[in-house]
Formats: sequence, structure tokens, C-alpha cells
Amino acid sequence: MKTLEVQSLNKFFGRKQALFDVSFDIEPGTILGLIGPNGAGKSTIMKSIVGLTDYNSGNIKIDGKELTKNKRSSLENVGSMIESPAPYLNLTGRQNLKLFNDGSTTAEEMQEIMEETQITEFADRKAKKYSLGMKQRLGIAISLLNHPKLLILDEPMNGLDPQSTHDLRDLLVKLSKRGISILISSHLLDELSRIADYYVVINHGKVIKKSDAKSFLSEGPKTIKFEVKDTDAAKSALEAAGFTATIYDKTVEIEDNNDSTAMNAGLSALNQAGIEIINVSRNQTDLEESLLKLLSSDNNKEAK
Ligand SMILES: Nc1ncnc2c1ncn2[C@@H]1O[C@H](COP(=O)(O)OP(=O)(O)OP(=O)(O)O)[C@@H](O)[C@H]1O
Repeated sequence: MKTLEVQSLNKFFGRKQALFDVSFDIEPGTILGLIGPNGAGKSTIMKSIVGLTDYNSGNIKIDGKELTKNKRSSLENVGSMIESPAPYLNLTGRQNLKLFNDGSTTAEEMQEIMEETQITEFADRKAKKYSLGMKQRLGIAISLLNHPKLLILDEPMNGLDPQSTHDLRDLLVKLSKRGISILISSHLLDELSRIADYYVVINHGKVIKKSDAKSFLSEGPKTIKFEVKDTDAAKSALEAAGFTATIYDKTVEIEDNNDSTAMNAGLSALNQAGIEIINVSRNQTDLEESLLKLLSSDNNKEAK
């Protein structure tokens, strides 16, 4: 059974439609990255799933149960941290956890959650004294209470330093291996691409792409990077050979194709022009580039 099914979700704010027939689902134990530009509708989708906002039409099922029909029992399976963590500031981390425990998390499990999210050390300090990163970790700890099958995390890496980001990434992968499904949004695409199994891309309230992580990246543009001493001369030589070449730092990039012809033609153009080549690499594009390309083609389609 799917942990989450979102079917044809439509949502209006007044007369403005924020979501258009949004549909996607999540299999148990997988991490789905919800990506898209600011204002695309990611938070609205997440808030709809956890019952923080109503939607106008569509259907949400959590672990097979329809949200509108069984709100309480559906949400028992969900842990979430949306927009910003919201602990009670006058309580300590530990008191917050006790407060959000519905009674099903044992003291031992609570201790384990505190250790996994690395909040033990400041668990007895009031949350108002916490840095953003500490609040973020407490928010994640709260979301892990009560044995969720689904975690909904909106920008959970915000405010975390690189080490904590790394630790959170490891924790999320560990949780997914335990069978927990995770819906996560993040503008830190590089971080997201290290953990996501699937992506759903939202633009202007519509799903414009659903893909597993591997094929999403392999469909993106590929490049060949020539690291050279004289980038301007290399650019001219490649352009004379018919390539579109772009300079980045000490490298000149051209678009790759699926065989070796672009690589060979590029190399021979540079050799013929007597340009010293320091290094050559073929690159798969990263998530950010793939996303930008996808959004730009979707925006062009809309403009037409
Ligand atoms: N309470 C609200 N009242 C009116 N419009 C809203 C409200 N909340 C969101 N919107 C609008 O709905 C659209 C989707 O917003 P949403 O916050 O879901 O986007 P997002 O993808 O989460 O963006 P961000 O990454 O900036 O958080 C935007 O156009 C936003 O202005």
C-alpha cells in the first residue's frame, strides 16, 4: 500500500488558484523531494496533507485512509515540520517532546529520538534560548514522536550548519531504510539530491514532472569541461568548430552528446589551435541545472 496518495488536489485562495490537479504518491520507505520555485505551491501541498489548510477538491489518502473521512486516524501516522519548527518557547526541549507525545512513545524511544536528532545536550534548556539550527533539530525530533509512517518536512535544512545538515541527511536515509516515507522540500538542491529517491516538480501550482532521481538527472543536459590555460582562446577555437562554448572560471564547457563525437571534435579543435589542456571531464548535470532547464521550458510553454 502507498504511504501517501495525493489525487487531483485543487486549492484556491479567494479567486486565485494555488494548486491545479496535483497528484503524486509515495511508496513506503522512500524519500520524495518536492521541488520548485518560491510560490510554486509546495507549502500549500504539505499543509493540505497535514490538515493545516483545506483544499477545494481532490483526495488525500495516508496509509490508505482518506484524510477528510478519518482526519484523526490518518494524521496519527504523520510527523511533520512545516515552514518553521513550532516548539513552545517557554518549555525545554524535553518538555516539548513530552507534550507532543501522544503516549505511544516510550521513555526509551524518546531518548533514542533525542540522540538521533542530537538534542540531548541542550534538552533541558528552554527552547527560547535555542539557535535556529537547534530549534530545527527539536522540530524534527517532535516530528519523529508517535511512530510516524510518513514525515513531511518543509525546508528542514534551513538554519543548519554543514555538519548538522550532513547528520540530518544521514538520519533521513536511516529512517527511510526503516520503512518511513519522507516528503521533503528544500531549496538546497545539492543536499536534496544526495537523499531523494523521487522528485515531484511543481511550477505555478501544477506538477510539471514526476521522476525517479536517477532518470531525472540523466535526462538533464550533459557537458564536457575543458580545463585550459587560456579560456578565451579555447572558447574561440571551440566556437570556430561549431560548438556553443561557455567559460566558467578556468574551464570552457560545451554540450555533450551520447557518443564520443563531441568530446573528440572538441579535443581536436583545441589541439589544432595549440591550446594547452590541463584536464577534461564529462559531467552529468546537477539537480539545480536540470530543474532550471525544466522550469524554463515550462515557463516558455506557458508564455506561448
Ligand atoms: N494564506 C494565503 N493566502 C493567499 N495566498 C496564499 C496563501 N498562502 C499561499 N498563497 C499563495 O499560494 C501560492 C503558493 O504558495 P506556497 O507558499 O505554497 O508556495 P511554496 O512553493 O511553498 O513557496 P516557498 O518556497 O516560497 O515557500 C503563492 O502564490 C502564494 O502567494
